[in-house]
Amino acid sequence: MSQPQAGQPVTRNPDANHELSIRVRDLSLWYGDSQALKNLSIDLYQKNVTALIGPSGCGKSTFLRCLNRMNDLIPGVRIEGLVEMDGRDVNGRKMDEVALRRRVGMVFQKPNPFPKSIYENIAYAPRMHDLVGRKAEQDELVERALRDAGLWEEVKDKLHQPGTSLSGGQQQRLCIARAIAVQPDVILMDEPTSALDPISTATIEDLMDKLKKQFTIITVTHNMQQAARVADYTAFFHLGEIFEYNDTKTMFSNPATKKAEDYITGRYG
Ligand SMILES: Nc1ncnc2c1ncn2[C@@H]1O[C@H](COP(=O)(O)OP(=O)(O)OP(=O)(O)O)[C@@H](O)[C@H]1O
Repeated sequence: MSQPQAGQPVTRNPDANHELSIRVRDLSLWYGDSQALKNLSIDLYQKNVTALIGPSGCGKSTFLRCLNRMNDLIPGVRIEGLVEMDGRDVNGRKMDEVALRRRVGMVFQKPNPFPKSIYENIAYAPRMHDLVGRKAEQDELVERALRDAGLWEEVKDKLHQPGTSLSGGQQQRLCIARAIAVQPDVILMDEPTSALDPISTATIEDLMDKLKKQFTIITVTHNMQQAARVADYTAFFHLGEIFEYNDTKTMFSNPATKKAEDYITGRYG
């Protein structure tokens, strides 16, 4: 590929040997008259971590919410384009919202456990989706989700205490356990560690590395070291466009655009 001019976007998909998870084509989104996403096209790969990076207000969270149709809840939003999972257009409302949100879980910036016990935080959604029946099955699932989220040893003796009684980092792992309990294909994470201390952040980063063996993870982060540590692929957003997309190693060692380079090295102004 020839080197682009300064400022020119490079939006091709990176060469990848991975199965496709989500295919996005010509996705645009308007909040009223203001266009927040401009013709985005991207392939997101299964069982990898993809980081979405870029300056504040460039559309990362808006894009993330397009992947589980959370933008539908916002009044005045108009969306065009294709968001396809397993050959089905998610954005075209061909997939039931409840079914979609089971397959695409979300973890937010601020841990948000339900005002319920630790146990119920995990067991509630699988029960609603009829994934578990008997109490023994629920117990097993709660333990498995908490183990997978690296929280079991810390909470096994207090499962009936409120989720909100845990520390911030533990609450975030509880939210991850809740997300994985319904066995989604994809987990969306919107700045999952930005409210956490460095030790809790490192724990969640290790967890992401383990969880990608089972799930596709797409995470928004402002932390470039984190993107470099945890992500297999990185997409650089700029003014509502995906400006550059590549495997993380290449993106960080040899970015194709000056804008991505400036952003990654902290010179973006
Ligand atoms: N609910 C909303 N209503 C109207 N405009 C919105 C809404 N949410 C986001 N926007 C606008 O859409 C644009 C993209 O915002 P978005 O939050 O997706 O960016 P971001 O890259 O995630 O930013 P940050 O890194 O600061 O979280 C911004 O101009 C923002 O003001």
